[in-house]
Amino acid sequence: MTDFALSLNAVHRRFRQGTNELVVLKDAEFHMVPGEMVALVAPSGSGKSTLLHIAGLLERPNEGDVLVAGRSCGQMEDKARTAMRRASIGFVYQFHHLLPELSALENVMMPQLILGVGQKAASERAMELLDYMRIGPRAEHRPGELSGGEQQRVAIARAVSNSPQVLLADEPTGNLDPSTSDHVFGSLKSLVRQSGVAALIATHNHDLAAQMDRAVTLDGGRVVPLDLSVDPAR
Ligand SMILES: Nc1ncnc2c1ncn2[C@@H]1O[C@H](COP(=O)(O)OP(=O)(O)OP(=O)(O)O)[C@@H](O)[C@H]1O
Repeated sequence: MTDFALSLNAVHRRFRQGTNELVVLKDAEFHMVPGEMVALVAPSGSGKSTLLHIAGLLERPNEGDVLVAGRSCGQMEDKARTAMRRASIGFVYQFHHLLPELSALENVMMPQLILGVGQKAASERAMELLDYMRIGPRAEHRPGELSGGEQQRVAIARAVSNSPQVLLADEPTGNLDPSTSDHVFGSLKSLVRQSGVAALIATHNHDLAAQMDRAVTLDGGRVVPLDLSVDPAR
């Protein structure tokens, strides 16, 4: 049997909107193997954030299960789910969400310190990642002193600092100009390859999506393959 980094099994997610019930995910099945990079390309309102929140153990499905590194998380109680999320999942958002009063290095150390890693080991790991993302020389700078591309590099380094099995990103380069976006995406891609994390990346950028291993979309609440070469929006 394949060891999946992430599995969504028959996931349903419904929201109550007034007297109506909105079904956002319906029998959604999705699996990723370690080291895989998958683009999530879907129209606004189709459920991308909902899918990322459920995959990231931030929200529970109404039905179905989410397995991270083979461990069933659907029925986990909140404390165990939070611990699982901190240890096994990394998040990158469109806006970096770095802590403004901390340096780049301290921001990247933070998830490790929360997990109980010692200062020295956390600092060495953070520095290694900042070097890998080619911003080592900016390690002591605060986010406000960094460019948009540099801030996203720090956010990516922070997301993988705990060596998660799953990396979830929502428009990680959506706030950057095209050239910076290409450079940051290139670094993200090599980091995914080098670390073996499974990365699910929501993007509206078809050129970036085409550089990933495969693309999926949401159709009537299901996760289905997307063939970018025949996508009419291209
Ligand atoms: N907590 C909630 N309560 C009620 N409805 C919700 C809730 N969260 C999301 N929805 C609805 O579910 C649908 C999917 O939302 P979601 O945010 O997942 O879409 P999306 O594809 O990420 O959109 P966008 O690209 O615009 O962020 C939307 O119609 C939204 O209004």
